[in-house]
Amino acid sequence: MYHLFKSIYLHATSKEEYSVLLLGLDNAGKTTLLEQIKAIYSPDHHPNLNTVPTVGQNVSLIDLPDCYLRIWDVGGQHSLRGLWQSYYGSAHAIVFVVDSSDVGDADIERLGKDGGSLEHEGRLGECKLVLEDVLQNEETEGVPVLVLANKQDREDCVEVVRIKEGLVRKVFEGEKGTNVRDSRVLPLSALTGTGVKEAVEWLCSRVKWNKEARPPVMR
Ligand SMILES: Nc1nc2c(ncn2[C@@H]2O[C@H](COP(=O)(O)OP(=O)(O)OP(=O)(O)O)[C@@H](O)[C@H]2O)c(=O)[nH]1
Ligand SMILES: [Mg+2]
Repeated sequence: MYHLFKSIYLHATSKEEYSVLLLGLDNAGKTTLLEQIKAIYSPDHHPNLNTVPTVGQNVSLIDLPDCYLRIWDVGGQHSLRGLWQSYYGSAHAIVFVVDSSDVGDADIERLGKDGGSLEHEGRLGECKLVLEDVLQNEETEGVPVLVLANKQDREDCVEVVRIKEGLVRKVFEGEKGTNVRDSRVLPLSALTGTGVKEAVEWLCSRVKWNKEARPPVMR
């Protein structure tokens, strides 16, 4: 009887836990985003917005009403990207953060054309290659991907629709983005916090929707 009550109690009090992996080039805003998520969902957390480049990882457990999100923030510097794949197998969702003020006009097809100097294209080419590489890895197959067009507070940023049509759609529909998957592109300012809740809400709904393919951990 004790064991029966104990298992009923544990079932009633435990929640599903999903892992979310934050990826993107260095300086995209991943750590700033994690700080804002912690500030919104853990009211006693004061966000540290004076971030330094991440070497290694930051991890936080976010307690939401109906599930936990364990969020992994890893370094985006070139030399650290080789470590990302060790997180893929346990990720229930991937967030790819793009610096919208550093992708030129965000149109892949114009990369290098119109005399487009590298200066004007920002890091668009690098962003494309890195996103393709993430999508192509077999361990990310079927995992929901949220692309966040960050730094929307900056005057020199590219609108979310340009990032969606000019970069994300072309990568997802290109030959290297073959796997059909749940994806979305949303605007964000990690610095001001605008768009953070919408991003977390999308993640929650999609990890649950995909839970037969990637079951949560009970906690
Ligand atoms: N204006 C503006 N600046 C931002 C925003 N998000 C991040 N930044 C700035 O961009 C810089 C890099 O932010 P981080 O969060 O450290 O970037 P990261 O993606 O974690 O970088 P790595 O750890 O090197 O991979 C910092 O100076 C942030 O203040 C934003 O939404 N708007
Ligand atoms: Mg960081």
